[in-house]
Amino acid sequence: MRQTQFSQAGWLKDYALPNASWSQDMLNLYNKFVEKSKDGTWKRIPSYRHIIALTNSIKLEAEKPRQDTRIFLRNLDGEGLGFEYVMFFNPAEKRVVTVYQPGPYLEGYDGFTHGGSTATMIDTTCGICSIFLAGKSMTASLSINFKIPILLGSVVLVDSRLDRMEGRKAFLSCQVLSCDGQTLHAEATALFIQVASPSQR
Ligand SMILES: CCCCCCCCCCCCCCCC(=O)SCCNC(=O)CCNC(=O)[C@H](O)C(C)(C)COP(=O)(O)OP(=O)(O)OC[C@H]1O[C@@H](n2cnc3c(N)ncnc32)[C@H](O)[C@@H]1OP(=O)(O)O
Repeated sequence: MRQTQFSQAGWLKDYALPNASWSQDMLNLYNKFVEKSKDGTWKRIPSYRHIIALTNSIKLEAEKPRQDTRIFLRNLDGEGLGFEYVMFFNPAEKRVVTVYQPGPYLEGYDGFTHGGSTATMIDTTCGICSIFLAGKSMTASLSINFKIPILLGSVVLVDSRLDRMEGRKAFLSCQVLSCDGQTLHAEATALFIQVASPSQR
């Protein structure tokens, strides 16, 4: 498949960039981490509809995604309806943070974000942290304490860090904080296990 077709199929659209649905809080927090990235300590992680291992050139055949699947967090058409997010990676601090604005299609109780969508964002933020620092790994356990509900449309920072490795076991912790850092919405611990490849389970 030629790169242009690959691109035309929408597979190369980077969704981790500002769009019209982002609130001012979302833009402010995004710009804060873009600023922090200027000296290289943080790096924005691009986000596509499929898992595309981008090297210097795009490995079309090996990484050609199946057209009938999408990564869960990029499964909705329409900006701002579901998971609006962007991740930043800090290798030195062994941290991945996600700036996250839950959309109206993630509702639990009236006007509040469904806890399962918060769990998804915690799982994926810790997952990316584990993948980037410990290689291919899968969630073995995830424990979450939900402290304060998250209003739909509000902006939170999902802040994960790799605390320690024990053999193949990666132990991570994660906090979900309001964009001003004053409110702790949830906190979690996760265990990820290195795997050869999820498909070879
Ligand atoms: C540039 C690059 C871009 C890349 C761009 C990628 C984008 C990608 C987007 C997606 C980002 C991913 C984020 C989603 C991550 C998921 O959601 S993964 C899906 C959910 N998880 C699963 O389906 C996993 C299902 N479970 C399993 O497959 C297997 O149980 C596991 C986890 C692989 C472990 O099995 P195993 O390999 O046989 O290992 P096992 O011997 O059982 O256990 C190893 C050790 O861990 C311990 N252990 C295992 N399970 C547990 C447990 N639950 N509790 C405590 N200890 C445990 C064992 O006791 C053992 O300890 P030791 O005896 O060594 O001390």
